[in-house]
This record gives sequence, C-alpha cells and structure tokens, in this order.
Amino acid sequence: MTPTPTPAIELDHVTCRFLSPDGRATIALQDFSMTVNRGEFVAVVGPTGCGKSTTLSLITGLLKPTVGQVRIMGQPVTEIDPRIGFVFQNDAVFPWRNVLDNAAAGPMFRGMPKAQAHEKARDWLRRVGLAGFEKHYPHQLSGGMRKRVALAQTFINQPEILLMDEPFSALDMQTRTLMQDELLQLWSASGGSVVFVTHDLEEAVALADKVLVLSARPATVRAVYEIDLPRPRIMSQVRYEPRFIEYSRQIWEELKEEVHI
Ligand SMILES: Nc1ncnc2c1ncn2[C@@H]1O[C@H](COP(=O)(O)OP(=O)(O)OP(=O)(O)O)[C@@H](O)[C@H]1O
Repeated sequence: MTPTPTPAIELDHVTCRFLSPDGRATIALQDFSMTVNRGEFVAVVGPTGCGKSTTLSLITGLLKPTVGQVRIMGQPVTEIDPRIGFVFQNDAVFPWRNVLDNAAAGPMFRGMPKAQAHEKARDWLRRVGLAGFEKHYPHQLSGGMRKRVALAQTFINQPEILLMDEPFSALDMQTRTLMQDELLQLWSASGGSVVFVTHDLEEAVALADKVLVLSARPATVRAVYEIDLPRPRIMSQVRYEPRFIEYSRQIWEELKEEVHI
C-alpha cells in the first residue's frame, strides 16, 4: 500500500499577534488550524480584516506564528519556499519589461539561459491566450491581459502551491469569468494545491474543492464546506446548478453572522 502523502499545507493551532509601535496588540488569528491536501483547491472567505491575508503570509514564511506551527509538505516553514507561487490583486508584472520578458522572469532569475527561458515563456503565453503579444508592454494591455501575463509568469515556475489573494477582484464580471476558467484549466493540468482568498463567496464555491469560512477577528475556522460539484467546471454554467445555489446560500448564512459582528 502506498503511504498517504503529507498534506501540502498545515496550519496547526496557530495564533498570530501583531504589536504596534505604541505597544498595542492585535490578534489576527487565534488557535487557527487548516489543512490543504496535495492537488486541492481551497478557497478562504471571511469578513473584512479578519486575517485572510495573514494566513497567506504565514504560509509563505513572511510571517512567523506567535504560537503553533505552519508546515509545507510536512516540514516546518523556515524561509520563503521556492515551491510556492503567488498571484495577488495588484499585478506583479514589471512595467519596464515586455510580455515575453515578464513571463520568462522566473526561469531567468534561476539561471536558465535566455533563449531557453524565452522558448518556455512563449509556450506559457500561448497557453494563456497571449500568443502574438510577446513584444507588448504591460501598459499596452487590458487588465485581463495583464492578469494572463501574471498567470503565465507564475505557472511557468510550476509551483506546487499557489497562493492567490483576491486575484480577480479588480476585473469586470466577464473578464473575471474568463480568468476563472483559465485558472481552473491551468490548475487542473498542474496538479498543484491552491489557497484562494476572496470576498466573493460565489467565486469561492464555483472554484474550490473546499471552502473555509473564517470568523471575525481574531480569525478561527468557523466552518469547512466540501464542494461536491463535478469537474471540469465551466464558470458560466456552474452558477446555475441547484447545488451551487444551495452551497452559496448555506455559506452566506454562516458568513452573514460573522460579517455583522
Ligand atoms: N504587519 C501588521 N502589523 C499590525 N497589524 C497587522 C499587520 N498585518 C495585518 N494586521 C492586522 O491584522 C488584521 C488582519 O489583517 P489581514 O490583512 O490578514 O485581513 P484580511 O482578512 O486579509 O483583510 P481584507 O478582508 O480587508 O483583505 C487586521 O486588523 C490588520 O490591521
């Protein structure tokens, strides 16, 4: 029998406290535990300011827990882990580099020869629908296209873990739907694990295998919903499934109480 692999991410009874310069303490997370399995897509929803981004910073190793432990692939986090990729709300593209050089940034940074990195980048740009835009600069692209560059720039590194903090919240509804489909395709081909923070609980239900509902600050995991909707999912269709509507209703009932706290 093959042994079950350790989870991709574990937060084990984590408390995270910030101290302001005048000595006041803010407890962002308290006795917070979560598990993300290999290849799993987990969405995190919760009231504003509860500690969602803090959770991601702990996983990256940018923040250390005050109490408890964070583990990646079974090992305690000690430094920023190269197996982790990020996509945030603000595009992390370099404005002074063209699309090809943006997409090739990771491999080149790690020492891959330029011609080989460019070849790889061309392939990823094609996968995200940007073939023909290699020589464009970010300011010449729409918001959705810049997001595609950010996805190519991240997936080219083949991260085993992908952390996303409201990556599509600045996009209009149609572009957002396209990007969600794009993400699901890239993720399903990658085999990686995703933690996706969002304010939009319908986005969470449509994308994820598991939705974590956090409490108001200090955040704890209030509920975990397993989203048993078939894959592959098409964003414009999944929203009309009766079970999707039922999950969204249940999660909103749970979240509503925390939002009002
Ligand atoms: N470096 C820091 N120093 C002090 N307080 C911090 C720091 N980072 C976060 N906080 C506080 O911790 C709490 C949680 O912040 P966090 O950004 O994780 O919340 P969030 O749920 O991601 O917020 P939002 O929904 O607005 O994106 C907030 O009260 C915030 O002000």
